[in-house]
Parts: sequence; structure tokens; C-alpha cells
Amino acid sequence: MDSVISLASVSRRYPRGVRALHDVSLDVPSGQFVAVMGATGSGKSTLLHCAAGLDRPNGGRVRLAGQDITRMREARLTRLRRDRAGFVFQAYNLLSQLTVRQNVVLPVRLGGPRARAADEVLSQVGLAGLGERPVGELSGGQRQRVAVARALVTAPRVIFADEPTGALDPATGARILALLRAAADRDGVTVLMVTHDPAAAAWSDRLVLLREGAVVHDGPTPDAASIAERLRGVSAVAA
Ligand SMILES: Nc1ncnc2c1ncn2[C@@H]1O[C@H](COP(=O)(O)OP(=O)(O)OP(=O)(O)O)[C@@H](O)[C@H]1O
Repeated sequence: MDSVISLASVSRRYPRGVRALHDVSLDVPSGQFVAVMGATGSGKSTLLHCAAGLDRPNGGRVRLAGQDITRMREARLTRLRRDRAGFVFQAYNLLSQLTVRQNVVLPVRLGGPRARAADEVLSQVGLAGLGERPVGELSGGQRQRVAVARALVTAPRVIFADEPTGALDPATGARILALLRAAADRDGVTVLMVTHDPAAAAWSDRLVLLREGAVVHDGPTPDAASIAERLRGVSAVAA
């Protein structure tokens, strides 16, 4: 099967009985852009972390880029993540004392595949000419573009994005979402994005809604107003 991300009956329980995920199944084909939404605490980040092999489920199976990672050893999993996945998180995870270019090539310096030239990805995200600037001097929107460039430099099969526009104004956020959309459309990158924002989710192909750790909706993404309405329905039931 051509799923880049595959969760089969995944459960994740934390100590003291918190059930963050319960029997979640999700298959995401190559090049699909999926938005995961739900009320706070509904399990969105846990789902993303389990799919990316950053967290281990207590039950079920997870496949990433064609490999079963459920019980994969940490060193091998780290290599798989480095070679096949890109990450764009709200807190950027950038090293502010390094330059833009040094941040972008970090996955390659850590041994990842040199799939694309730094200049190519920098111009793709609209940062051509800023390569030698320290990241600490950039605006929030520019930093998030650096994070996208770094995610793209290894030509990953999948990008995991957790609230990638959470700290940005709507116009700047839209530029980041356009980059993720283009990665899916042009390069066939699979995108799994967690967001609270219906306008951000509207850029996706497929909308997954969680409530109390379970998938309560999974279908083609409607417009932002309809997403907001669905979300209110799900959150109201949970409250
Ligand atoms: N390390 C942990 N230890 C114990 N419980 C946790 C831990 N991480 C998450 N949880 C719990 O698991 C549930 C799901 O958390 P998760 O962060 O996945 O939700 P979320 O939908 O991403 O929330 P938010 O929108 O607030 O970021 C919550 O009840 C949370 O309190």
C-alpha cells in the first residue's frame, strides 16, 4: 500500500489513566495534506508525535514511509526520521546564534541526505539573500520560513507540522501554508498538520477531527466557515 503514514488502532495512555489516543486508525497517501483539529487536550499533538515516531503508542501499529516503526530501535528510528521526515513546529526549534543557511543545512550536517541545495530551498521559501543573517535577527514569519526550508532540504517524503502558523499574523501564516501546499502539490510531500485555526486547516485536502483521543470525523476539507462549524460541534459535545 502507498500510505506514507499509517496508524492502525493506535492507543496512547499516560500514567494516571489519561487516554490521549484511543483506537485511532489513519492512512495518509503520498502527497496528501491532512489537517488534524480538535479541542485542547483532544490528542492532536499525541497523534502527530506517534505518527512521527517521537512518541510510542501503548497499542496498535504505526508505519512511516513504508516501515513499521512500532517497535523500531531508537537509533534506526532517528535515522528514518532524519532521512524521510521534516518538522515544522511552532517554537521553530532553530538555533538563533547560527545563520539562516547554517540552520537550513543542519539536517545534512547531522548526516541526513544532501538532497537539495540550500540556495534552492531558501529561494523557494522567499529567503534568497538572507542566508548569512543570524536567525536571531529575523522576524517570526521569516523564522518560520527558515524552519520550512530546513524541513525541505532533505527532500522528505513527509512533513509534520504542529501549529506552524500559531504565532504568526494571518497574512504571514498564509505564506507558510502556501509553502506546505506547494510541497504537497509540486513535490508529492505528505503533510500532517495540527492546527486550531480553521483558516489554516482550509489549505489541506483532508480534515481529521479528534474528540477525547478518538477520530470523530475524517473527510475532504470543506471551507473555513464549515470547518469552524464542525469544530464547534465536536468541542461542544466534549465540553
Ligand atoms: N506527557 C504527558 N503526561 C501525561 N499526560 C499527557 C502528556 N502529554 C499529553 N498528556 C495528556 O494527553 C491528552 C492529549 O494531549 P495532547 O497534547 O495530545 O492534546 P492536544 O489536542 O494536542 O492539545 P492542545 O490543543 O492543548 O495542544 C491531554 O489530556 C493531555 O493532558
